[in-house]
Amino acid sequence: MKVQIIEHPLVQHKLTLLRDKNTGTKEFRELLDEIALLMGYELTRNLPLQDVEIETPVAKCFCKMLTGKKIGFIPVLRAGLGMVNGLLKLIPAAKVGHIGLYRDPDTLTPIEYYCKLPSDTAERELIIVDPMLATGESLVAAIDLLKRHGAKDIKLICLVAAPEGVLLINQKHPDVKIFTAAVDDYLNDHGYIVPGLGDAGDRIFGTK
Ligand SMILES: O=P(O)(O)OC[C@H]1O[C@H](OP(=O)(O)OP(=O)(O)O)[C@H](O)[C@@H]1O
Ligand SMILES: O=c1cc[nH]c(=O)[nH]1
Ligand SMILES: [Mg+2]
Repeated sequence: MKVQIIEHPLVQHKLTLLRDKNTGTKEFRELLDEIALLMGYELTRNLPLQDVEIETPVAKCFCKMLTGKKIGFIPVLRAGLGMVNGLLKLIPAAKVGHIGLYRDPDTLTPIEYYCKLPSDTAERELIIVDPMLATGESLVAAIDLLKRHGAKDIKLICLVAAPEGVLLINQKHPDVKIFTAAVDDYLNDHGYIVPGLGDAGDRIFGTK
């Protein structure tokens, strides 16, 4: 399985609080926002830097600055929205595209209902944002869609993944690197991750 698990203690601690069924909507949202920022720190570890000359109050010197590589965050609605603000705190100038998908509860097939992407998908590093990678069908559909729009550089950030989902992404899109805070045990008969955290969208928004 090709996947990077973000083991940072703060991430793991907050994930445990998110998993707890007694964590209510307000706290769930706040924690998800914080964890997204912390995970974004790892996600952006390899952003390219350039040397620029500046002048401090003491002397001229060459220092490091980001090259300004174009980034786009692509939350998968609804649940992906819960991680976007945390990531934007790190890269405030990133563009944000949206892909609307929901899983049919009986067939678990992803149904697309919305798509709005940056016009220059081919030139951007695109980061698909969705806390849950279960069967993997929704995120395969999201990657297929981005590639149909010309995307060449895609990463995936989620919070909890099932082994089945990681394998499917690795199989169908081996070029897409997955960052997650955990790979859980298995999927139950309803396609929920076990132990997981339940339905992320429902827990973020307090609706079913
Ligand atoms: O890997 P999969 O089996 O495809 O499942 C994962 C998808 O399920 C959830 O969305 P959901 O369909 O619940 O929509 P929502 O975010 O609107 O609740 C989740 O946010 C993923 O998008
Ligand atoms: O466990 C799961 C699986 C899919 N979507 C969720 O929100 N949770
Ligand atoms: Mg849901």
